[in-house]
Amino acid sequence: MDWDHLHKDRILILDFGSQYTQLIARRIRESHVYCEIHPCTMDPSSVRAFAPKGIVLSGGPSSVHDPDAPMVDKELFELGVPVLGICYGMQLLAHLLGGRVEKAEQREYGPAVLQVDEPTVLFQDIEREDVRVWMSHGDRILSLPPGFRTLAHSDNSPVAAMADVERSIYAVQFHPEVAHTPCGRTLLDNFLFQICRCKPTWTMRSFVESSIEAVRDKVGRDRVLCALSGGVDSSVVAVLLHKAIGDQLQCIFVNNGLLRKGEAETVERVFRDHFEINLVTVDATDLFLGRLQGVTDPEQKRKIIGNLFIEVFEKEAAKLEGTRYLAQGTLYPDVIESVSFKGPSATIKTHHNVGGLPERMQLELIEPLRELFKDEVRMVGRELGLPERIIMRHPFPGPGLAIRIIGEVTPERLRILREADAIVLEELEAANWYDRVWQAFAVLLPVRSVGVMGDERTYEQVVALRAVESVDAMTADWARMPYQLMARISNRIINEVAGVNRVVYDISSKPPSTIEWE
Ligand SMILES: Nc1ncnc2c1ncn2[C@@H]1O[C@H](COP(=O)(O)OP(=O)(O)OP(=O)(O)O)[C@@H](O)[C@H]1O
Ligand SMILES: O=c1[nH]c(=O)c2[nH+]cn([C@@H]3O[C@H](COP(=O)(O)O)[C@@H](O)[C@H]3O)c2[nH]1
Ligand SMILES: NC(=O)CC[C@H](N)C(=O)O
Ligand SMILES: [Mg+2]
Repeated sequence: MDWDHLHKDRILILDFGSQYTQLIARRIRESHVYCEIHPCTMDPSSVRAFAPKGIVLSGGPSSVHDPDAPMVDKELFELGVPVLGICYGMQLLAHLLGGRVEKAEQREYGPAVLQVDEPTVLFQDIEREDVRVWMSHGDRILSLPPGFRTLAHSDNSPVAAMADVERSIYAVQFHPEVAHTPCGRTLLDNFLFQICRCKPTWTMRSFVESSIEAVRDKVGRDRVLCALSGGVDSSVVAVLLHKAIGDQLQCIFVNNGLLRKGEAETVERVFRDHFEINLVTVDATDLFLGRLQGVTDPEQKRKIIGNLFIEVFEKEAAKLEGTRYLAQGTLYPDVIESVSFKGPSATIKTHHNVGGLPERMQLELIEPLRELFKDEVRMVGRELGLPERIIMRHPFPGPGLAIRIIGEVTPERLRILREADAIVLEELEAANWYDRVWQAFAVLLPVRSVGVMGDERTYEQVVALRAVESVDAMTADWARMPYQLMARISNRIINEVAGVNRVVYDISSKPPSTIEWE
C-alpha cells in the first residue's frame, strides 16, 4: 500500500481493543496529524513499511497476566520511533521491558487527581498539581522497567505516568484521549509535536489535492461507476471523482420508490444540473414495491431491498461498456470495524444498501474516503463546494421509508408517511432545529386509533415522531424539542395529511432502543 500520498508525518495506533481507540485517532487528526489504527498483531516489517513518526499503544480490556493477553513484538521498542502507551498499552510495555504489573487492591474508575513529579516535555504546559484526569483500570505498575522514571502519580497509582526519555518511550495510566481529561489535548500535542516532531499538515485541502492525483493515476483512461444516493458520503465521492476524472465518471441513482418527498428531483437538480455530472436515474419503483408486497418482517424487508439494489445496479452497469471500477463511500469507521482487534459483534440490523456489489461485479473498488471520519468527509465536501444543504443532511437509510412504515409497505401508506415526513422537516427548518438534531423523521405505525374531527368519529392511523441527538449513531438520546415545535408539527400532520388522526413522540434512547424503528 502506498501511504506516502496520504501523509509523510503519520502516527501508528496499535489497537488492543479499547473502547476509546477511535477517540485517540480523532484527537490526533484534530491536531492535523495523519494517523491510522491497526490491530496490535501488525507484524514489525509492516510497522517499518508504514514508517510512523510515532506509535501509540491503546488501552484494552485484557490484563498482561491473562493467558491469552495480546502482546507486541519487542522489536517495536528498538525502531528508534517514539512510543506512547496508554493504560493497557502502558502496562504492556512495562511488562515487556522488565517492569512489574500487579492487580491493584482498588480499581480506579472515573475521575482521578494527578500530581506531576517530574515535568518532562510530555507534561509541558500542564499544571504540576491536582491535574484532573480520567482513569479506567484495575491493574497497576508495581516496579518500573530499567531506564524508566516516574513522571506522575495519583492516590491509587504510584506510577500514573512514566518514561524512558533516552529512548523516547512514554506511558500514561490515564486516558488523555477522553474529554474528561482536560489536559489530554496538550499532552497528546506534546507527544506529537515535541517528541515525535510531527508537523500539523494534515488538512482536508491537502487530502483533496492528493486524492485527486491518486485517483487520476489509478484510473488512467478507464471508466468509473458510482452508486449515488444523494447522502453525504456518496455525494462527496461523486464530486471528488468528477474533479479528478470528469466524464469518465458515471453515477447511477436508484429511485426505489422509498425515497422522501422531492428527493429524486433534488438529487438530479444538484448533480446533473449544478455539477454537470453524468447521472442516470433508474426508476425502479414498481419493482421494489412489487417485491415488498405483503412483507412485514423488518429483516426480510431489508434483505429484499438490498438484493434488489444489486440486481438493478448490475443490469444498469451491464449497459455501460468499458467500466473497470466501482466507487464506494466507505468511511474509516467501516474499515476499523473490519480490522479491529475485537471480534465481530452481533447483527442488530442488516445495513446493506449496495454492500454486496463488490463480490458480484467484476469491478475493482475505488474508496477515496476510506481513511476519513464522517466530520472529515463533511469538511471535504465543503472544500469541494458542495451545497451546505447536502453536507449537513441527516443520514437517510438505504432501505428508506420501507423501514419507517411498520407493517406492510403500500403506495397509500407511502403517501401518508411522505407527507407527514415532509411536514416534520419543514417545521424543523423553520424553527432552526434541523441542524440541532442528528436525525428527525416520521414513522407510520400499524395501529389505528379513534378520534373526533368536526363532530365526526374517525378511526385512522398514527404517526410517531422521532428526533434524536447523537455524535456517531452508536448511541443516541431523544431530542428535547420545544413543545411549541412539536405542537405545530402534530397540528399540521393531523390537519393536512388525510388518514392520520394522532401523532406521538418517541422518547426512547439508544441503547436500549435504536434510532430507526426497524
Ligand atoms: N437510492 C440509491 N441509489 C444508488 N445508490 C444508493 C442508494 N441508496 C444507497 N446507495 C448506496 O449505498 C451506499 C451506502 O448508503 P449510506 O446511506 O450508508 O451512505 P450515503 O447515502 O452516501 O450517506 P448517508 O450516510 O449520509 O446517508 C451509498 O453511499 C450509495 O453508494
Ligand atoms: O445506510 C443505511 N442503511 C441501512 O440499512 C440503515 N439502517 C439504519 N441506518 C442508519 O444508521 C443509523 C443507526 O441506526 P439504528 O440505530 O436504527 O441502527 C441511523 O442514522 C440510521 O438512519 C441505515 N443506514
Ligand atoms: N483501560 C485499560 O486499558 C485497562 C487495562 C487493564 N485491563 C486494567 O484493568 O488495568
Ligand atoms: Mg444514505
